[in-house]
Amino acid sequence: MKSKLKNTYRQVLRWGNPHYEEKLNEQGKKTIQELVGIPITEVNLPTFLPGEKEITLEKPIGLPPKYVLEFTDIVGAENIKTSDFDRVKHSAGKFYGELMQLRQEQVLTPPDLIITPIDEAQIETILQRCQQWKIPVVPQGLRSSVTKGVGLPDGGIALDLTAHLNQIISFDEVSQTVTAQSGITGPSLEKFLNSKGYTCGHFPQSFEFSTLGGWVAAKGAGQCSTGYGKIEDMVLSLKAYTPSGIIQNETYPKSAQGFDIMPLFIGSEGTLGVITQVTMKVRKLNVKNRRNACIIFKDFENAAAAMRACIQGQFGLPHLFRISDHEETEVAFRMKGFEGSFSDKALKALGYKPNNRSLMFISVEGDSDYTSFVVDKIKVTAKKFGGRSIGSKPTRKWLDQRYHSAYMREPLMDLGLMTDTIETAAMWYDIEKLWKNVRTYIKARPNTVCMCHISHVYENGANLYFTFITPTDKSAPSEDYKTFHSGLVDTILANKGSLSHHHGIGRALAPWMKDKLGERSFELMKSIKKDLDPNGVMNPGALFD
Ligand SMILES: Cc1cc2nc3c(=O)[nH]c(=O)nc-3n(C[C@H](O)[C@H](O)[C@H](O)COP(=O)(O)OP(=O)(O)OC[C@H]3O[C@@H](n4cnc5c(N)ncnc54)[C@H](O)[C@@H]3O)c2cc1C
Repeated sequence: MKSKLKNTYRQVLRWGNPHYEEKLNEQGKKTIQELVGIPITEVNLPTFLPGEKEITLEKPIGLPPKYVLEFTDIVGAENIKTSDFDRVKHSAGKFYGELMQLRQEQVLTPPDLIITPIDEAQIETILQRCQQWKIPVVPQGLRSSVTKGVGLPDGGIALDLTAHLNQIISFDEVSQTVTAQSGITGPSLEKFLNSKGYTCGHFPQSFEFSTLGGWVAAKGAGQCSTGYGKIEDMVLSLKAYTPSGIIQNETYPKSAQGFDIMPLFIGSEGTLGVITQVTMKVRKLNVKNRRNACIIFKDFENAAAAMRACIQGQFGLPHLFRISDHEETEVAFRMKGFEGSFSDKALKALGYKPNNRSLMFISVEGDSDYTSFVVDKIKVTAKKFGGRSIGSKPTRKWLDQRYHSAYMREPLMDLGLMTDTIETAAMWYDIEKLWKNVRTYIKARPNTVCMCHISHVYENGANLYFTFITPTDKSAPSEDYKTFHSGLVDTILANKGSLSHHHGIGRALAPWMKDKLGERSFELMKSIKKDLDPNGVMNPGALFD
């Protein structure tokens, strides 16, 4: 659905590349219709409006004019935005509840000002003023947060770090590190590193539209995290401005200088200060050595057991290592029109039955001897669990389209379908039960698709990532989501899952933090915040309810 108007809610809510759109083709519509079990016409609008209206805000800027003038003096008028469109654009991330609100063309709490500081000195002054005048301030990357991490419930300042603070600062090829400003986007960082023969190794699905600062602040994980590590495994040092002063650590591979302060900022979600620079490890880019494989299993339980055997096998790590459960495999097969093909018939004949079979995707990077060795070992291990290699093409295709499925949310929401994801970490011991019980909870909704994959894998456990598509209660879509989401989080916690593995907490999961972490730990976290941000102006409401 293309908007003819400029500056619409649709432009704010839509994901990613403004020139790229995923549409549900006939095959896709047929599949969704079969999967949700009711004709698409029945779940159709007007559940969600498309958000095609031009944005006009009822709510005027709440900050007193003298403050606006002060901020203008600090950064210059060219670095302050106040248009209705910009205020709505910076009011939300990509949390499902925010998308629904944007579709309803309601933005109740926009920021007052959007400031794009040009350097660290300006950030320092802005934070001092915010502290002094008790004005909420939210550091923002590209606002891809899916946990309501970037909104401003009480107005205030959206501090956009992407406009100017987006440069490479230094590259140390001897030590294999890069230092960059936090507002740099994934593609800019990776382009620079590729030109030197290196890669950052961090590829979240939002890679093209998220920033280094956002990755660190939300404690993210990329699609190749099994080999390259999660963001906290990559960061060696950082610099952050807090209302109480600057925190910066020196760069060492490891050190023993008392307990570390730097990790406090990884996962701080803008609540402690503004991360301005990050030094991270980089790895050699060895595209030609990359080896891909795809293996099919008779069921998800065997795929998970094989995955665990591989990761605990001590023979090396794949970079991409991912298994899809039976429903995710089925949806992928149907969407791609694989069902009924010659290969499909052959697989069925071999006992890899629809609605049971489960796919594993593998990609290994590094020295060519290493990549061949690891892939071969995975294949041998998988065989013990009934896994059958089906070539490298499905994985190559998966890698080619690795950022595309994010665009499917809009056409599905256009059909009135609640479409969201939730993810958690668990120990291997608990994973199967967690998967089954969360599925049971989700599938208790009639006509619901529930897909799951494991894609961040460790010796001791893994991340479970659920995607669900379900018709929503048209009479009360917000309430319906809220109740369902809350029960979903409770189910995960009751089955020994973490609150999050890589999306972070934001405001969406903050209400569970105290119980989950325990009162003493939670109070300690709050006292650290109180020290760095005495007046509680940094991203209020995120992390701490
Ligand atoms: C389609 C889609 C796919 C996604 N896939 C993944 C995935 O595969 N892996 C993953 O980890 N996440 C994923 N995410 C979530 C999101 O992209 C990540 O959390 C990402 O790291 C956020 O980066 P950002 O630049 O957009 O940050 P924002 O969304 O702008 O901010 C996120 C949080 O970090 C804070 N913050 C941002 N920059 C700074 C800074 N410089 N200093 C201090 N605080 C700061 C903000 O205040 C906020 O609390 C996905 C999101 C979407 C919409």
